[in-house]
Amino acid sequence: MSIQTDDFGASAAAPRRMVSASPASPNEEAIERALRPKGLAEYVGQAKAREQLEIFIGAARKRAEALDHVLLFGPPGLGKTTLSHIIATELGVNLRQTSGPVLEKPKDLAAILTNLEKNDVLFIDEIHRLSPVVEEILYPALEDYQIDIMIGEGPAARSIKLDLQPFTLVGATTRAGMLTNPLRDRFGIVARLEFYTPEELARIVHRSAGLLNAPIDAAGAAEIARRSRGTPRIANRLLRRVRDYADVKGNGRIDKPIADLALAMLDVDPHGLDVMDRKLLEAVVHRFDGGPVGLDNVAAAIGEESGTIEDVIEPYLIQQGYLQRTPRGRIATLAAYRHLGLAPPAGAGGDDLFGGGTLPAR
Ligand SMILES: Nc1ncnc2c1ncn2[C@@H]1O[C@H](COP(=O)(O)OP(=O)(O)OP(=O)(O)O)[C@@H](O)[C@H]1O
Ligand SMILES: [Mg+2]
Repeated sequence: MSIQTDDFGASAAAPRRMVSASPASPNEEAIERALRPKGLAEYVGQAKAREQLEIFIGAARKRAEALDHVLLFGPPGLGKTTLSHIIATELGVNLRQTSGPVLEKPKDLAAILTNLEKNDVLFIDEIHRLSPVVEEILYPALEDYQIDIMIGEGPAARSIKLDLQPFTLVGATTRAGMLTNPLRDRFGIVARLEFYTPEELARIVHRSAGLLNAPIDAAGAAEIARRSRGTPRIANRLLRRVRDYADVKGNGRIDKPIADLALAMLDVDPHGLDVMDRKLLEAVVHRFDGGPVGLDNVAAAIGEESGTIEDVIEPYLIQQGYLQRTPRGRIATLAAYRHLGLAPPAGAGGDDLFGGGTLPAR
């Protein structure tokens, strides 16, 4: 199996938060690669996605066919790239990796597609950022393993059909809502990745600590897990920072007291919320009377891009019940007031709102 990687500049603009879910640096990306589980059995959590994939991968292998196209979506750092590599490994095929913004022209994609071998996996990260002309090329490729390419220019130009080897597209996105319908419809397998439970994250922390040769006890791992915003990337990052702290301030061993001290120093609160999370909740509560408030107003108030708020900050706050997304805007819940140590005003976004439809609203 070989892995080819195209230029991957897109995640570089990520904000530098301790619990930011995006890789902070090329160095961190290298460490992430080292910590990445290699097979489905090692991939912790995501029971639903894993079970589906196990069955479909098994069937494709048995018939020596290409796996159906797979769409992976969910917030950053939950394991989409990891899973795409695992899919190729489990299928026993090559992985070719690229991303939406890197594919500028139809010929960029055509060059990749015509080089795929039978049943290979093509991983397109940030697939919601494909340009429309490139997406056009992809449709017949996905459907009939064919592409139409233009030869020549002007009046002499003509289009020819090229046959491709059967292949599997694995697309990843943090924003499934931004995919065009025709593209979304071409994925036979759609897996939504969920935030991890503290128990699952503790298993990931233990495994990573083992790979990093960092001694850790159960309570230390549990503490890091609890404060990782449900996200393996953050768990691994906090683990490395806590290890540094343990090496310098302690005897190298990571236990709960050391983890507590290190995480407090890093400004990660006991619920795993960081400065940006608290800033957002505080803005909704103090500047907009608890909401409802539109995304753009929140963005302006905290000086953050609305896309980052929607993809990175909000999903966890919503999942944890601090924030509600309603058709009229964002609302701070009772839990948010409690978290900020405030008494909720009468009639504030209460518990009756939980479980209500969370419609995307801008
Ligand atoms: N299920 C898992 N089990 C163990 N470790 C995991 C799991 N999922 C992710 N990780 C770890 O978290 C890190 C980040 O995962 P990954 O890069 O796959 O996230 P992603 O969803 O592709 O993020 P992005 O949206 O930023 O591209 C990986 O390096 C890996 O070590
Ligand atoms: Mg990724």
